[in-house]
Amino acid sequence: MSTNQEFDCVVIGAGVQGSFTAYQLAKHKQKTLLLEQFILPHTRGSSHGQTRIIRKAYDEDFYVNMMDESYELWAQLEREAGVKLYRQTGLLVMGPEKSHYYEQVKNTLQRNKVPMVTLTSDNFNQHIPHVKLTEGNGAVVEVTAGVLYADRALKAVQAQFQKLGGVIRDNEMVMDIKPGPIVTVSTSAGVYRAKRVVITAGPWANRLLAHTGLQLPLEVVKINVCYWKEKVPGSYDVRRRFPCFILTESQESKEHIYGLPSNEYPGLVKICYHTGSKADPDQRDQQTDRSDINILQRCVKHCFPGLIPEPAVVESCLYTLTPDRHFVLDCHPTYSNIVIGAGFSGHGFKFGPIMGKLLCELSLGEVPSYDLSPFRIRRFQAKSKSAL
Ligand SMILES: Cc1cc2nc3c(=O)[nH]c(=O)nc-3n(C[C@H](O)[C@H](O)[C@H](O)COP(=O)(O)OP(=O)(O)OC[C@H]3O[C@@H](n4cnc5c(N)ncnc54)[C@H](O)[C@@H]3O)c2cc1C
Ligand SMILES: O=C(O)[C@@H]1CCCC=N1
Repeated sequence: MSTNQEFDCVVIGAGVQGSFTAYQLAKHKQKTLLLEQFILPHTRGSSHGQTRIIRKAYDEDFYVNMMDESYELWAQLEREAGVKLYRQTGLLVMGPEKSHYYEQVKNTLQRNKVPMVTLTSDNFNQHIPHVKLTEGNGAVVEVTAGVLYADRALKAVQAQFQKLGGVIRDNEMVMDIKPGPIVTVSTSAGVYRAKRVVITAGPWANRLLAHTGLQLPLEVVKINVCYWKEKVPGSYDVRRRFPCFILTESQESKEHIYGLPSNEYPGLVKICYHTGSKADPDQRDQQTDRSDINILQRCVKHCFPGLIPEPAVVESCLYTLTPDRHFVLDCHPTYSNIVIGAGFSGHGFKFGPIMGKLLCELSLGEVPSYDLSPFRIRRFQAKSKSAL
Protein backbone atom coordinates (compact mmCIF):
# COMPACT_ATOMS: atom_id res chain seq x y z
CA MET A 1 0.00 0.00 0.00
CA SER A 2 1.50 3.35 -1.12
CA THR A 3 0.43 6.15 1.20
CA ASN A 4 0.48 9.86 0.70
CA GLN A 5 2.95 9.99 -2.14
CA GLU A 6 3.11 13.45 -3.65
CA PHE A 7 3.04 14.34 -7.33
CA ASP A 8 2.73 17.53 -9.36
CA CYS A 9 0.03 15.81 -11.36
CA VAL A 10 -1.98 12.58 -11.28
CA VAL A 11 -3.57 11.47 -14.56
CA ILE A 12 -6.44 9.00 -14.17
CA GLY A 13 -6.89 6.57 -17.06
CA ALA A 14 -4.17 5.24 -19.37
CA GLY A 15 -6.07 5.16 -22.66
CA VAL A 16 -4.76 7.18 -25.59
CA GLN A 17 -5.78 10.54 -24.08
CA GLY A 18 -4.41 9.97 -20.57
CA SER A 19 -1.18 8.45 -21.90
CA PHE A 20 -0.46 11.43 -24.18
CA THR A 21 -1.40 13.87 -21.40
CA ALA A 22 0.97 12.20 -18.95
CA TYR A 23 3.74 12.22 -21.58
CA GLN A 24 3.26 15.96 -22.21
CA LEU A 25 3.25 16.72 -18.48
CA ALA A 26 6.48 14.75 -18.03
CA LYS A 27 7.99 16.68 -20.98
CA HIS A 28 7.12 19.81 -19.02
CA LYS A 29 9.15 18.49 -16.08
CA GLN A 30 6.08 17.69 -13.98
CA LYS A 31 6.40 14.81 -11.53
CA THR A 32 3.51 12.77 -12.96
CA LEU A 33 1.68 9.59 -11.99
CA LEU A 34 -0.51 7.77 -14.54
CA LEU A 35 -3.09 5.51 -12.90
CA GLU A 36 -4.90 2.69 -14.68
CA GLN A 37 -7.54 0.38 -13.21
CA PHE A 38 -6.62 -2.63 -15.39
CA ILE A 39 -3.33 -4.40 -16.04
CA LEU A 40 -1.81 -2.83 -19.17
CA PRO A 41 -2.34 -3.46 -22.01
CA HIS A 42 -6.07 -4.17 -21.80
CA THR A 43 -9.07 -4.38 -24.12
CA ARG A 44 -11.88 -3.06 -21.90
CA GLY A 45 -11.96 0.65 -22.81
CA SER A 46 -11.88 2.57 -26.09
CA SER A 47 -8.23 2.70 -27.16
CA HIS A 48 -7.36 -0.98 -27.76
CA GLY A 49 -7.10 -2.82 -31.06
CA GLN A 50 -4.47 -2.68 -33.75
CA THR A 51 -5.77 0.09 -35.98
CA ARG A 52 -7.52 3.46 -36.21
CA ILE A 53 -8.17 5.88 -39.08
CA ILE A 54 -6.25 9.16 -39.25
CA ARG A 55 -7.81 11.78 -41.51
CA LYS A 56 -8.64 15.43 -42.04
CA ALA A 57 -12.00 14.72 -43.71
CA TYR A 58 -14.27 16.55 -41.25
CA ASP A 59 -17.10 18.99 -41.77
CA GLU A 60 -15.65 21.53 -39.30
CA ASP A 61 -12.50 23.59 -39.78
CA PHE A 62 -11.52 23.33 -36.11
CA TYR A 63 -10.81 19.60 -36.41
CA VAL A 64 -8.88 20.04 -39.67
CA ASN A 65 -6.80 22.82 -38.08
CA MET A 66 -5.70 20.57 -35.23
CA MET A 67 -4.79 17.70 -37.54
CA ASP A 68 -1.73 19.41 -39.10
CA GLU A 69 0.01 19.48 -35.75
CA SER A 70 -1.36 16.08 -34.80
CA TYR A 71 0.33 14.49 -37.84
CA GLU A 72 3.60 16.22 -36.83
CA LEU A 73 3.35 14.96 -33.25
CA TRP A 74 2.59 11.41 -34.39
CA ALA A 75 5.73 11.58 -36.56
CA GLN A 76 7.72 12.95 -33.62
CA LEU A 77 6.64 10.01 -31.45
CA GLU A 78 7.59 7.61 -34.27
CA ARG A 79 11.10 9.12 -34.29
CA GLU A 80 11.47 9.19 -30.50
CA ALA A 81 10.27 5.61 -30.05
CA GLY A 82 11.79 4.23 -33.26
CA VAL A 83 8.51 2.55 -34.33
CA LYS A 84 6.18 2.94 -37.29
CA LEU A 85 2.79 4.21 -36.13
CA TYR A 86 1.24 5.61 -39.34
CA ARG A 87 0.71 4.08 -42.74
CA GLN A 88 -0.61 6.24 -45.56
CA THR A 89 -3.50 4.54 -47.37
CA GLY A 90 -5.73 7.45 -48.37
CA LEU A 91 -9.35 7.75 -47.26
CA LEU A 92 -12.23 7.22 -49.65
CA VAL A 93 -15.26 9.31 -48.62
CA MET A 94 -18.51 8.30 -50.30
CA GLY A 95 -21.93 9.83 -49.73
CA PRO A 96 -25.01 11.24 -51.42
CA GLU A 97 -23.59 13.98 -53.66
CA LYS A 98 -26.36 16.38 -52.68
CA SER A 99 -26.39 15.69 -48.95
CA HIS A 100 -25.39 18.52 -46.64
CA TYR A 101 -22.78 16.47 -44.75
CA TYR A 102 -21.00 15.09 -47.82
CA GLU A 103 -20.88 18.54 -49.41
CA GLN A 104 -19.55 20.06 -46.18
CA VAL A 105 -16.73 17.52 -45.91
CA LYS A 106 -15.74 18.08 -49.54
CA ASN A 107 -15.85 21.88 -49.13
CA THR A 108 -13.87 21.75 -45.88
CA LEU A 109 -11.16 19.65 -47.53
CA GLN A 110 -11.03 22.05 -50.52
CA ARG A 111 -11.04 25.19 -48.37
CA ASN A 112 -8.20 23.86 -46.25
CA LYS A 113 -6.23 22.75 -49.32
CA VAL A 114 -6.04 19.15 -48.15
CA PRO A 115 -4.72 17.00 -51.03
CA MET A 116 -7.70 15.16 -52.52
CA VAL A 117 -8.87 13.50 -55.72
CA THR A 118 -12.50 13.61 -56.86
CA LEU A 119 -13.66 10.40 -58.53
CA THR A 120 -16.52 10.07 -61.00
CA SER A 121 -18.80 7.10 -61.64
CA ASP A 122 -16.80 6.55 -64.86
CA ASN A 123 -13.32 6.33 -63.31
CA PHE A 124 -14.28 5.08 -59.81
CA ASN A 125 -13.52 1.39 -60.34
CA GLN A 126 -10.19 2.10 -62.06
CA HIS A 127 -9.05 3.63 -58.75
CA ILE A 128 -11.12 1.57 -56.30
CA PRO A 129 -11.75 -1.98 -57.47
CA HIS A 130 -14.25 -4.32 -55.73
CA VAL A 131 -16.43 -1.46 -54.40
CA LYS A 132 -19.81 -0.47 -55.83
CA LEU A 133 -20.43 3.27 -55.88
CA THR A 134 -24.17 3.73 -55.33
CA GLU A 135 -25.97 5.82 -57.95
CA GLY A 136 -26.24 9.42 -56.76
CA ASN A 137 -23.20 9.07 -54.49
CA GLY A 138 -20.09 11.17 -54.87
CA ALA A 139 -16.59 9.97 -54.01
CA VAL A 140 -13.40 11.76 -53.02
CA VAL A 141 -10.08 10.39 -51.83
CA GLU A 142 -8.20 12.30 -49.13
CA VAL A 143 -4.66 11.40 -50.13
CA THR A 144 -2.66 11.75 -46.90
CA ALA A 145 -5.12 9.93 -44.62
CA GLY A 146 -4.26 6.46 -43.39
CA VAL A 147 -3.99 3.97 -40.57
CA LEU A 148 -2.57 4.48 -37.07
CA TYR A 149 -1.25 1.38 -35.30
CA ALA A 150 -3.19 1.89 -32.07
CA ASP A 151 -1.87 -0.74 -29.63
CA ARG A 152 1.67 -0.01 -30.75
CA ALA A 153 1.08 3.72 -30.27
CA LEU A 154 -0.11 3.27 -26.68
CA LYS A 155 2.88 1.12 -25.84
CA ALA A 156 5.22 3.70 -27.41
CA VAL A 157 3.80 6.77 -25.67
CA GLN A 158 3.67 5.02 -22.29
CA ALA A 159 7.30 3.92 -22.69
CA GLN A 160 8.39 7.46 -23.63
CA PHE A 161 6.53 8.80 -20.58
CA GLN A 162 8.44 6.37 -18.36
CA LYS A 163 11.74 7.33 -20.02
CA LEU A 164 10.99 10.93 -19.03
CA GLY A 165 10.70 9.81 -15.39
CA GLY A 166 6.91 9.34 -15.33
CA VAL A 167 5.38 6.66 -13.12
CA ILE A 168 2.67 4.25 -14.31
CA ARG A 169 0.69 2.26 -11.76
CA ASP A 170 -1.68 -0.17 -13.46
CA ASN A 171 -4.09 -2.56 -11.75
CA GLU A 172 -4.97 0.38 -9.47
CA MET A 173 -8.55 1.58 -9.60
CA VAL A 174 -9.23 5.12 -8.40
CA MET A 175 -11.94 4.81 -5.75
CA ASP A 176 -12.15 8.39 -4.51
CA ILE A 177 -11.05 11.92 -5.36
CA LYS A 178 -11.03 14.62 -2.68
CA PRO A 179 -10.80 18.04 -4.34
CA GLY A 180 -8.88 20.91 -2.75
CA PRO A 181 -5.73 22.99 -3.31
CA ILE A 182 -3.99 19.62 -2.97
CA VAL A 183 -6.14 16.84 -4.44
CA THR A 184 -6.20 13.49 -2.65
CA VAL A 185 -6.64 10.48 -4.93
CA SER A 186 -7.37 7.13 -3.27
CA THR A 187 -6.94 3.91 -5.22
CA SER A 188 -7.38 0.22 -4.54
CA ALA A 189 -3.69 0.21 -3.53
CA GLY A 190 -2.80 3.60 -2.12
CA VAL A 191 -3.38 7.28 -1.50
CA TYR A 192 -1.74 10.03 -3.55
CA ARG A 193 -1.63 13.80 -3.15
CA ALA A 194 -1.27 16.04 -6.18
CA LYS A 195 -1.29 19.73 -7.04
CA ARG A 196 -3.30 18.88 -10.16
CA VAL A 197 -5.41 16.00 -11.46
CA VAL A 198 -6.42 15.15 -15.03
CA ILE A 199 -9.39 12.80 -15.50
CA THR A 200 -9.22 10.86 -18.78
CA ALA A 201 -11.32 7.87 -17.78
CA GLY A 202 -13.12 7.25 -21.10
CA PRO A 203 -16.44 5.40 -20.53
CA TRP A 204 -15.96 5.63 -16.76
CA ALA A 205 -15.65 9.46 -16.74
CA ASN A 206 -18.94 10.15 -14.99
CA ARG A 207 -18.24 7.56 -12.32
CA LEU A 208 -15.10 9.45 -11.34
CA LEU A 209 -16.62 12.89 -11.79
CA ALA A 210 -19.34 11.94 -9.30
CA HIS A 211 -16.65 12.30 -6.58
CA THR A 212 -16.29 15.94 -7.64
CA GLY A 213 -20.02 16.72 -7.79
CA LEU A 214 -20.15 16.91 -11.60
CA GLN A 215 -22.02 14.83 -14.15
CA LEU A 216 -21.65 15.33 -17.91
CA PRO A 217 -24.23 14.31 -20.54
CA LEU A 218 -22.25 11.29 -21.74
CA GLU A 219 -23.67 8.12 -23.25
CA VAL A 220 -21.61 4.94 -23.47
CA VAL A 221 -22.34 2.63 -26.39
CA LYS A 222 -20.85 -0.71 -27.39
CA ILE A 223 -19.48 -1.02 -30.91
CA ASN A 224 -19.34 -4.41 -32.57
CA VAL A 225 -15.99 -4.30 -34.33
CA CYS A 226 -16.57 -6.55 -37.33
CA TYR A 227 -14.02 -8.12 -39.66
CA TRP A 228 -15.22 -9.42 -43.04
CA LYS A 229 -13.46 -12.12 -45.08
CA GLU A 230 -12.28 -11.47 -48.62
CA LYS A 231 -13.66 -13.91 -51.22
CA VAL A 232 -10.38 -13.56 -53.14
CA PRO A 233 -7.47 -13.09 -50.71
CA GLY A 234 -5.73 -9.75 -51.22
CA SER A 235 -8.60 -7.89 -52.94
CA TYR A 236 -8.84 -5.26 -50.21
CA ASP A 237 -5.29 -5.51 -48.90
CA VAL A 238 -3.35 -2.53 -47.53
CA ARG A 239 -0.36 -3.70 -49.62
CA ARG A 240 -2.48 -3.28 -52.76
CA ARG A 241 -3.20 0.26 -51.61
CA PHE A 242 -6.84 -0.32 -50.75
CA PRO A 243 -7.80 2.82 -48.78
CA CYS A 244 -9.65 3.39 -45.52
CA PHE A 245 -13.19 4.53 -46.25
CA ILE A 246 -16.22 6.30 -44.83
CA LEU A 247 -19.69 5.94 -46.27
CA THR A 248 -21.39 9.00 -44.80
CA GLU A 249 -24.93 7.68 -45.23
CA SER A 250 -26.64 5.05 -47.32
CA GLN A 251 -29.97 3.41 -47.90
CA GLU A 252 -29.04 1.11 -45.02
CA SER A 253 -28.33 3.89 -42.54
CA LYS A 254 -28.08 7.59 -41.75
CA GLU A 255 -24.93 7.02 -39.63
CA HIS A 256 -21.41 6.57 -41.03
CA ILE A 257 -20.18 3.14 -41.95
CA TYR A 258 -16.38 3.03 -42.01
CA GLY A 259 -13.63 0.59 -42.73
CA LEU A 260 -9.94 -0.10 -43.00
CA PRO A 261 -8.07 -2.27 -45.52
CA SER A 262 -7.17 -5.82 -44.58
CA ASN A 263 -3.99 -5.53 -42.57
CA GLU A 264 -3.93 -6.75 -38.97
CA TYR A 265 -5.74 -10.05 -39.66
CA PRO A 266 -4.73 -11.37 -43.10
CA GLY A 267 -7.68 -11.52 -45.48
CA LEU A 268 -10.05 -9.70 -43.13
CA VAL A 269 -11.37 -6.16 -43.65
CA LYS A 270 -12.55 -4.16 -40.63
CA ILE A 271 -15.94 -2.51 -41.24
CA CYS A 272 -17.92 -0.91 -38.41
CA TYR A 273 -21.06 1.07 -37.82
CA HIS A 274 -20.48 4.46 -36.22
CA THR A 275 -22.86 3.96 -33.33
CA GLY A 276 -24.06 1.18 -31.08
CA SER A 277 -26.34 0.25 -28.22
CA LYS A 278 -26.19 1.75 -24.76
CA ALA A 279 -23.88 -0.21 -22.46
CA ASP A 280 -22.52 -0.20 -18.93
CA PRO A 281 -18.72 -0.22 -19.30
CA ASP A 282 -18.41 -2.95 -16.65
CA GLN A 283 -21.16 -5.07 -18.23
CA ARG A 284 -20.42 -4.59 -21.91
CA ASP A 285 -20.62 -8.31 -22.68
CA GLN A 286 -24.23 -8.32 -21.50
CA GLN A 287 -25.10 -5.96 -24.36
CA THR A 288 -25.81 -8.42 -27.17
CA ASP A 289 -27.78 -6.21 -29.58
CA ARG A 290 -26.77 -7.02 -33.17
CA SER A 291 -28.78 -4.41 -35.06
CA ASP A 292 -25.55 -2.65 -36.12
CA ILE A 293 -24.28 -5.95 -37.56
CA ASN A 294 -27.51 -6.37 -39.56
CA ILE A 295 -27.02 -2.88 -41.03
CA LEU A 296 -23.41 -3.70 -41.89
CA GLN A 297 -24.40 -6.99 -43.55
CA ARG A 298 -26.78 -5.17 -45.89
CA CYS A 299 -24.10 -2.59 -46.69
CA VAL A 300 -21.43 -5.25 -47.35
CA LYS A 301 -23.80 -7.13 -49.70
CA HIS A 302 -24.60 -3.96 -51.55
CA CYS A 303 -21.25 -2.14 -51.75
CA PHE A 304 -18.49 -4.73 -51.20
CA PRO A 305 -19.17 -7.66 -53.54
CA GLY A 306 -15.72 -9.14 -52.82
CA LEU A 307 -16.50 -9.76 -49.13
CA ILE A 308 -18.49 -12.58 -47.52
CA PRO A 309 -21.47 -10.77 -45.92
CA GLU A 310 -21.16 -12.50 -42.56
CA PRO A 311 -18.62 -11.19 -40.03
CA ALA A 312 -15.70 -13.57 -39.54
CA VAL A 313 -14.53 -11.92 -36.31
CA VAL A 314 -16.47 -9.67 -33.93
CA GLU A 315 -14.62 -7.78 -31.22
CA SER A 316 -15.98 -5.02 -29.02
CA CYS A 317 -15.03 -1.49 -28.11
CA LEU A 318 -16.78 1.43 -26.39
CA TYR A 319 -17.66 4.94 -27.54
CA THR A 320 -18.38 7.70 -25.01
CA LEU A 321 -20.73 10.05 -26.83
CA THR A 322 -21.55 13.69 -26.12
CA PRO A 323 -24.85 15.06 -27.47
CA ASP A 324 -23.06 17.10 -30.20
CA ARG A 325 -20.29 14.49 -30.72
CA HIS A 326 -17.60 17.07 -29.89
CA PHE A 327 -15.05 16.34 -27.17
CA VAL A 328 -14.95 17.68 -23.60
CA LEU A 329 -11.67 19.49 -22.86
CA ASP A 330 -11.98 21.78 -19.90
CA CYS A 331 -11.19 22.60 -16.30
CA HIS A 332 -13.68 21.42 -13.71
CA PRO A 333 -16.23 24.26 -13.23
CA THR A 334 -15.59 24.36 -9.46
CA TYR A 335 -12.00 23.11 -9.07
CA SER A 336 -9.60 24.66 -11.56
CA ASN A 337 -6.84 22.19 -10.65
CA ILE A 338 -8.96 19.27 -11.94
CA VAL A 339 -8.94 19.00 -15.73
CA ILE A 340 -11.26 16.79 -17.76
CA GLY A 341 -10.73 15.08 -21.13
CA ALA A 342 -13.84 13.06 -22.00
CA GLY A 343 -16.56 12.31 -24.53
CA PHE A 344 -14.27 11.50 -27.45
CA SER A 345 -17.36 10.23 -29.28
CA GLY A 346 -15.72 7.53 -31.38
CA HIS A 347 -13.29 9.78 -33.25
CA GLY A 348 -10.65 10.87 -30.74
CA PHE A 349 -7.70 8.56 -31.38
CA LYS A 350 -6.12 10.52 -34.26
CA PHE A 351 -6.13 13.63 -32.01
CA GLY A 352 -4.38 11.86 -29.10
CA PRO A 353 -1.12 13.86 -29.30
CA ILE A 354 -3.00 17.18 -29.53
CA MET A 355 -5.43 16.24 -26.75
CA GLY A 356 -2.40 15.44 -24.57
CA LYS A 357 -0.87 18.82 -25.36
CA LEU A 358 -4.12 20.71 -24.68
CA LEU A 359 -4.95 18.88 -21.46
CA CYS A 360 -1.39 19.54 -20.26
CA GLU A 361 -1.76 23.25 -21.11
CA LEU A 362 -5.10 23.43 -19.24
CA SER A 363 -3.59 21.66 -16.27
CA LEU A 364 -0.62 24.04 -16.12
CA GLY A 365 -2.92 27.07 -16.46
CA GLU A 366 -1.41 28.02 -19.83
CA VAL A 367 -3.35 29.60 -22.71
CA PRO A 368 -4.47 26.65 -24.88
CA SER A 369 -2.90 26.43 -28.34
CA TYR A 370 -6.33 26.12 -30.01
CA ASP A 371 -9.74 27.69 -29.46
CA LEU A 372 -11.44 25.33 -27.03
CA SER A 373 -14.92 26.87 -27.19
CA PRO A 374 -16.46 23.87 -29.03
CA PHE A 375 -15.16 21.62 -26.25
CA ARG A 376 -16.11 23.57 -23.13
CA ILE A 377 -18.45 22.15 -20.47
CA ARG A 378 -20.57 25.29 -20.44
CA ARG A 379 -22.18 24.24 -23.75
CA PHE A 380 -24.09 21.63 -21.73
CA GLN A 381 -24.91 24.09 -18.96
CA ALA A 382 -28.66 23.64 -19.13
CA LYS A 383 -28.26 19.87 -18.89
CA SER A 384 -25.26 19.36 -16.56
CA LYS A 385 -25.87 19.23 -12.86
CA SER A 386 -23.25 20.40 -10.45
CA ALA A 387 -24.28 19.21 -7.05
CA LEU A 388 -21.95 21.61 -5.31
C1 LIG B 1 -14.50 0.53 -32.58
C2 LIG B 1 -13.84 1.88 -32.46
C3 LIG B 1 -13.28 2.46 -33.59
C4 LIG B 1 -12.72 3.72 -33.53
N1 LIG B 1 -12.14 4.23 -34.64
C5 LIG B 1 -11.49 5.40 -34.57
C6 LIG B 1 -10.78 5.87 -35.69
O1 LIG B 1 -10.73 5.22 -36.73
N2 LIG B 1 -10.12 7.04 -35.57
C7 LIG B 1 -10.13 7.78 -34.44
O2 LIG B 1 -9.51 8.84 -34.41
N3 LIG B 1 -10.79 7.34 -33.33
C8 LIG B 1 -11.46 6.18 -33.39
N4 LIG B 1 -12.10 5.69 -32.29
C9 LIG B 1 -12.19 6.51 -31.08
C10 LIG B 1 -10.98 6.43 -30.18
O3 LIG B 1 -10.47 5.14 -30.14
C11 LIG B 1 -11.41 6.95 -28.80
O4 LIG B 1 -11.93 8.27 -28.96
C12 LIG B 1 -10.27 6.98 -27.81
O5 LIG B 1 -9.65 5.73 -27.74
C13 LIG B 1 -10.77 7.39 -26.42
O6 LIG B 1 -9.69 7.30 -25.53
P1 LIG B 1 -9.81 7.61 -23.99
O7 LIG B 1 -8.41 7.67 -23.48
O8 LIG B 1 -10.71 8.77 -23.78
O9 LIG B 1 -10.61 6.38 -23.36
P2 LIG B 1 -10.11 4.91 -22.93
O10 LIG B 1 -9.23 4.33 -23.96
O11 LIG B 1 -11.31 4.13 -22.56
O12 LIG B 1 -9.22 5.17 -21.66
C14 LIG B 1 -9.76 5.42 -20.39
C15 LIG B 1 -8.96 4.64 -19.40
O13 LIG B 1 -9.32 5.03 -18.09
C16 LIG B 1 -9.26 3.88 -17.26
N5 LIG B 1 -10.05 4.14 -16.06
C17 LIG B 1 -11.37 4.39 -16.01
N6 LIG B 1 -11.79 4.52 -14.72
C18 LIG B 1 -10.69 4.36 -13.95
C19 LIG B 1 -10.48 4.38 -12.54
N7 LIG B 1 -11.47 4.56 -11.68
N8 LIG B 1 -9.23 4.18 -12.10
C20 LIG B 1 -8.19 3.99 -12.96
N9 LIG B 1 -8.35 3.93 -14.31
C21 LIG B 1 -9.58 4.13 -14.79
C22 LIG B 1 -9.86 2.81 -18.15
O14 LIG B 1 -9.59 1.51 -17.72
C23 LIG B 1 -9.23 3.14 -19.49
O15 LIG B 1 -8.02 2.46 -19.69
C24 LIG B 1 -12.70 4.43 -32.30
C25 LIG B 1 -13.24 3.85 -31.16
C26 LIG B 1 -13.81 2.59 -31.22
C27 LIG B 1 -14.40 1.99 -29.99
O1 LIG C 1 -12.60 8.82 -36.50
C1 LIG C 1 -12.60 8.10 -37.49
O2 LIG C 1 -11.90 8.36 -38.46
C2 LIG C 1 -13.51 6.89 -37.51
C3 LIG C 1 -14.18 6.77 -38.83
C4 LIG C 1 -15.39 7.59 -38.94
C5 LIG C 1 -16.28 7.41 -37.79
C6 LIG C 1 -15.60 7.35 -36.54
N1 LIG C 1 -14.38 6.97 -36.42
